[in-house]
Amino acid sequence: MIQLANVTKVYNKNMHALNNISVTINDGEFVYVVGHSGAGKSTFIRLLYREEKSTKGDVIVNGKNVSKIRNSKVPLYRRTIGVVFQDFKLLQNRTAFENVAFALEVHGEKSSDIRRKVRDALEVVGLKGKAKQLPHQLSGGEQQRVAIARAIVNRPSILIADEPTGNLDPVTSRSIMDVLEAINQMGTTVVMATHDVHLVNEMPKRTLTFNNGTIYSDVTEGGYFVDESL
Ligand SMILES: Nc1ncnc2c1ncn2[C@@H]1O[C@H](COP(=O)(O)OP(=O)(O)OP(=O)(O)O)[C@@H](O)[C@H]1O
Repeated sequence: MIQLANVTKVYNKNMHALNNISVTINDGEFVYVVGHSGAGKSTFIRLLYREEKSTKGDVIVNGKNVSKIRNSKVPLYRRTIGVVFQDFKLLQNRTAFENVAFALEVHGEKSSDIRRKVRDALEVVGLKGKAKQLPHQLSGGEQQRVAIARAIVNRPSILIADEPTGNLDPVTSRSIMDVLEAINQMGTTVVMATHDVHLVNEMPKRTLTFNNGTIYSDVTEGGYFVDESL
């Protein structure tokens, strides 16, 4: 479960990126985070995986007060949540398999366990036959699938995605949504920041609309309505 209680994030002393927001996301939910550029979406996401710390208020993820995790313990915390970015962030000189295996190798897992876990993750994202390809030999959508496989290989309870379809065409974006939906169906909580009105309306889910550092609306049935007054 994710719980934010009266969370404020101030950058550089006076830039209030988030202003006293409170929200709970339950296990197994799929939640979109939408809003205009600068509304605070990425800041919200960065607080969840402890890229940033809140200035005020508590960010509780799976019972842990994330702001209070010591820097040395952050890598251990991040193993419990997967993160996917717009620009994939793959290692260019490593194959799809090696990109997914990398985190497990760093943690010193047994190579037979690594092989099994990586194969399983690549299968979930539909890339079983592409394990030996380098990133430049893969399409953008396939590269994002590798990044998703890397994010889920440790079987995290939460998958966080910041604009995962931002660099992809509409058809490819839709196929990435199908992968995220399948991962959510397996029980993983998915939190996805996006600008894509069409995707959100095509696949309606709970939608948090951020505006000016606050949560302007929280619609359980989903739907992204562009409010001209914002
Ligand atoms: N590292 C930072 N230092 C200073 N200000 C920042 C920093 N990161 C974000 N901000 C500011 O905080 C506000 C919220 O930014 P944030 O990136 O969370 O918005 P966003 O909704 O994700 O926008 P976008 O859709 O353009 O990515 C913006 O005004 C931004 O300029």
